[in-house]
Amino acid sequence: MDLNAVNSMNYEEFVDIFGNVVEKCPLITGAIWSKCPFSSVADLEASIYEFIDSLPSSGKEGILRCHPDLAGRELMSGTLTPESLNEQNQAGLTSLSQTDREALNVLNSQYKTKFVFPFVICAKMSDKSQIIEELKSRLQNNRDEELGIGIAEVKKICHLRLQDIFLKVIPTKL
Ligand SMILES: NC(=O)NC1=NC(=O)NC1=O
Repeated sequence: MDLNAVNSMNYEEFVDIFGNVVEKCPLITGAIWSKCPFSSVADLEASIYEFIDSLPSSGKEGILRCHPDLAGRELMSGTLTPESLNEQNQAGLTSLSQTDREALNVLNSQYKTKFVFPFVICAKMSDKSQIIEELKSRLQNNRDEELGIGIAEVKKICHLRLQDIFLKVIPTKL
């Protein structure tokens, strides 16, 4: 994927390709298409971050609420998006022991009860033991802190998903 190709996309093509760089939030992608042409991948990424940062707290909470739990019901029911499945798999969350999965579920429930949005972390930059430790310590934070941290993690996930798209080798027809 190169930038010239991106800058010549209509909004349908753009949303098709980039619609899930923020989990289940294609609205963001549809909105920032209007900023085309992008001078670089970093410029595209900055447009996404600007849009997210411009949202009121309710909008940011909404973004977090679109994220599946780690090792949660979507993983168990096979309904994770391909990107989330890849990320959760890389963090070792698809092969948890029953004990670890239950511990994570209890912590996730405690977190959601306290903050009324899910615990979000960039799973690819973590592993299952770090995630459990992070979840335990972030549970002690207040809501504003966690909203900020959660959105920062969403941006890390977005960054890695953009990298995957731009670095994806399109097999050339031999
Ligand atoms: N609740 C979450 O943090 N979910 C996720 N983090 C990722 O990196 N991928 C997810 O699905």
